[in-house]
Amino acid sequence: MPTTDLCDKYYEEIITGGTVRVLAPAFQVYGKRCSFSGPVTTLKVFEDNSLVRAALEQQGDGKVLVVDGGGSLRCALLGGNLAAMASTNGWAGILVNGCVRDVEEINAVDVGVRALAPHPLKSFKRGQGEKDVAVVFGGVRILPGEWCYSDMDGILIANKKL
Ligand SMILES: O=C([O-])CC(=O)C(=O)O
Repeated sequence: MPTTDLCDKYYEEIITGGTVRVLAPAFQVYGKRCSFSGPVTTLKVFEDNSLVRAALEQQGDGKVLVVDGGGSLRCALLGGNLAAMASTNGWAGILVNGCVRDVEEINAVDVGVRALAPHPLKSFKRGQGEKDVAVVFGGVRILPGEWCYSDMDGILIANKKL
């Protein structure tokens, strides 16, 4: 169901600030899959994408990888190789509170990607960050196991499958 229809259906939940939340419209659309949804796995990193690679190397099983990169606009946390790996391993999408690179390559891959902006510089590879933690960005708190719904109109987070 489109995010607009979900917003109409769950209007009360959204305006009371509860179980269904709408992210601020700050995310660009990348990847061939314009609409995607799935249960969330979270990462909290800062200018280091080691954990992003480690996660996308695993089977995605239709999940959405939510990467809180602290909103850094100083390097990219995902590029064409990792996007291709995500698609091969069955991830539905990747939501990045940070930047991506190789946009033309990402746009040719059958996966959904949302991120703040393109950036040509790669990130550090120091192995730092946290996995499966609550993250807060786009005005919304996101917990592992919640559901993400994303299309050309926006991004929703819900505490259950809608
Ligand atoms: O490892 C990186 O920095 C990301 C990258 O360039 C890619 O996925 O192609």
